[in-house]
Amino acid sequence: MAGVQSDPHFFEGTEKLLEVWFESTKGDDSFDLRNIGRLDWEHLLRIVRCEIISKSSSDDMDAYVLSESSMFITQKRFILKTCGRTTLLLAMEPLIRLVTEKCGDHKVVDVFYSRKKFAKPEQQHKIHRTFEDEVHHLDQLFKNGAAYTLGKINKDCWHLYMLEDVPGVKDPDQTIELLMWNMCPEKMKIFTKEVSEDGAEATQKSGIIDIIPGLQIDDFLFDPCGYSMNGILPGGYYITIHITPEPHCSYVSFESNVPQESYYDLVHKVLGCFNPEKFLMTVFSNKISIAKESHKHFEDLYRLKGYKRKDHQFCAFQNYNLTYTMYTRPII
Ligand SMILES: C[S@+](CC[C@H](N)C(=O)[O-])C[C@H]1O[C@@H](n2cnc3c(N)ncnc32)[C@H](O)[C@@H]1O
Repeated sequence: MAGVQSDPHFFEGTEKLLEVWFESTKGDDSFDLRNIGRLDWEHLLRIVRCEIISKSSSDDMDAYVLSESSMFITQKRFILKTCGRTTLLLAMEPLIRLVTEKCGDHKVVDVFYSRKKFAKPEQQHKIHRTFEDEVHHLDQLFKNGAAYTLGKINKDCWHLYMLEDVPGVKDPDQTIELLMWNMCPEKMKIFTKEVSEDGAEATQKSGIIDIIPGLQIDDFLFDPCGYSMNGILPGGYYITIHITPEPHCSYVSFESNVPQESYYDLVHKVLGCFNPEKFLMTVFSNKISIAKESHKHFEDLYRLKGYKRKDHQFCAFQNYNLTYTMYTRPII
C-alpha cells in the first residue's frame, strides 16, 4: 500500500482531498453515482494506490473506509480523501470516464481539490510533489481552473484548486475541516493496539463518539497504530476522522459537511478529543447554506480554547465563501 515509505518510521498523514459534483446533461433523475459497482471503485482506487477496508451505507450515501482514508459517494457528489503516498489526482480522468460509462452523459458542475502543505513533499510521487505539479495536471483536464494558496507559504499553508464560471452546486453545501498536528502524546496512545483493542474502543475512549450524536459509525484501528472512521447521518451528511499517532509525525484530520449556523461548539469538541499543538481550519459554505453566517463567528476569534490565532483569511468566491484560519498553543 502507499503507506509504505522509504523512511519506514515516517507516515504522511496529510491528505489530498478531492470533491467532484456531477449533473446529468439531460436532467435525468436516474443519474446516480451509486450505480457504479464495487469492482469499478476498487479498480479506480488501485490507480490511487489504496484499497477498501469497509463500507457503510444510508439511503443517501455509500461511505468507504480506505487503507489510506475515505471515500463518500452520493447521487451527484464524489469525495475521495487519501493520505500517505497515494496518487489521488491520477484518478481524475478515469473517474470522469467511469461516470460517463456507467451513469451516462453528464457535466461536471464543480471541483474542489485541496491539501495542507506536506511534511515531506520529496517522498510523494511526481504528480503530487509540488502544488504546481498538481495544478499543471488539473489544468490539462479543466480549462477554467483557479489555484490558490492560503496561509504562510514559507511555513504552514493550504492549497486549493477549484473551477471558475461553473454552474455550481444547486443544493445547500458546506464543509468544515480541522487539520491538526504536533498532537498530545497521551491522546494519541488511545489510537494504538497497546491501549485499544479495536476501532470501537478507540472511538469510545477518545470521546469521538460524542462529537455528533446519532451517527452510524464505521471505525478501524490499524496494527500497531493508526485510526480511521466514517460517521454518517441521513441526508448525505458525514464526519470523517483519520489519525496518525506516531509521535514524530503525529497528525489528525476531521472533516464534516453537517450544516450548522455556528461551528464554534463542534470545533471545541474536536479540539477536546485531540489537544493538538497546532491546527488549521477551513470552512466552506455556498450562498444557500445555513452555515453562510458561520464565517462571521470566526472573524474576531483571536483566541480560542487556549489557542492563539496566527492567520485568518476570508475569501468570497463566485459560489462559495471560505474561511481559512490557523491556531497554535504550547502542547499540554
Ligand atoms: C490510514 S491511517 C490515517 C491517516 C490519515 N490521513 C491521518 O489523518 O493521519 C494512517 C495511520 O495508520 C498507520 N497504519 C498502520 N498500518 C497501515 C496500513 N496498512 N496502511 C496505512 N496506514 C497504516 C500509519 O502508520 C498511520 O499512523
